[in-house]
Amino acid sequence: MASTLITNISELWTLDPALEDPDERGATGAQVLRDAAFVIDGERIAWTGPAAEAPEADERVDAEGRAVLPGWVDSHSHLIFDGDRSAEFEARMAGQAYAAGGIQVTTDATRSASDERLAALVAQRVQAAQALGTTCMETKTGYGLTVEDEKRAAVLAERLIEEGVLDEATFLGAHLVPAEFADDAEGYVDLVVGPMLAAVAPHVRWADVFCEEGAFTPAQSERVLRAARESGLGLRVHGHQIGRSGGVALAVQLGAASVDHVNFMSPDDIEALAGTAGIATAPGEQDGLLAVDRGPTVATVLPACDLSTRAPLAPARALLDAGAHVAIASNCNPGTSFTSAMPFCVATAVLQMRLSIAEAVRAATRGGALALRRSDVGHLAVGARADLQILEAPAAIHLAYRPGMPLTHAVWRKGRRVA
Ligand SMILES: N=CN[C@@H](CCC(=O)O)C(=O)O
Ligand SMILES: [Zn+2]
Repeated sequence: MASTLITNISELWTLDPALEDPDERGATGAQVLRDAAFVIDGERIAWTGPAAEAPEADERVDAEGRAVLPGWVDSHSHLIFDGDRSAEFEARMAGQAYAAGGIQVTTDATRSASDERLAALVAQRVQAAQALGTTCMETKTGYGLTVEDEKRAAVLAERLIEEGVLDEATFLGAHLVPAEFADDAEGYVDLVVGPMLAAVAPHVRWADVFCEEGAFTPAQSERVLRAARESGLGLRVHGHQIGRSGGVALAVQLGAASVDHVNFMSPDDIEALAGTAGIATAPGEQDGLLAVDRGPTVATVLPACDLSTRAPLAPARALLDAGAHVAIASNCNPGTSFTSAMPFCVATAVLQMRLSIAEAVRAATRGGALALRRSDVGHLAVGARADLQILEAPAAIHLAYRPGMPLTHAVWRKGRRVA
């Protein structure tokens, strides 16, 4: 693969981990270079520095004074589904509250879809996300809810990771107690921790649970998470979306990489997450992938979901002020957040959650990488995966200053231009 020099950059957000202030949850000045350039060699960043000192390369791209950021790391999505829930959304806008039960509607439609159709739908959804600057994406099973259907979704996600479309896969068999187990939630948990986990675990790196009223109790969630950990999977939790479900305490107690939603939070919940911030990550078996079972529990906020469900916005400002690690993700799914637009999430985090642009960009890049326990993405230091976006703007603040405008000029993933 040829090397490429990208030059004439007004702001280059390297977010270099080596230049990070451990007490800082936004980018520091040293992590944003002015009048900069960088070189991509193969799949990696090979050089960054002042444009005046740029080395030669096989090809040259003139950014014409635009800003360059790492590609977004979207650490929470549910892309493997079929069916439509727009009527449910419309009813919600007319005053109906969100409830977990809608998951069954998508589950019925997803079970009936062919393998080819599901694969095509997921590929289209990833492409739509990439067009808006997302270059690393996690997705979950959870609309199958039988051994066979959950395995089918996991195998599909694994294949798309091997083909270089997706990056991370999560088992979410504990998304909802499906209709056929309506009177036997414990029986369904037995299935999840037994044959379902055994069938799915070889194909995924993570397990998640929807710990919430109408889904799984803290005790059931704990069973699922402990069994998943026994199988070698890293842990994630959906928690405190509808109420103070206990998911935060569980995630912290079990060392989950992330607890997501976090809308209904007490000061103790916030402190508990902040208390994990100093836990060091550890190298994993593969370059760029850290050990799944070591590190802080990241609070992942989902601004688009909060708007789409008219939930109180997650307290991202208070979490950062307390010292917790925060990630921003899309939660793209048909029920609560049918968008993968990370620029929209970043703009909302600035405009509504009161983050600075540096905090929001960091949360949507390095924050997502930490939530996925990865060191290769979410920054543009030398050696990082060449995942980046050129904005149609001279500065990142335009993402919030001009919300909803088409500000993605070009996107590279693994050193290859994808948009
Ligand atoms: N909360 C649980 N799961 C999804 C929504 C699933 C659905 O309603 O289909 C979420 O993250 O919001
Ligand atoms: Zn979700």
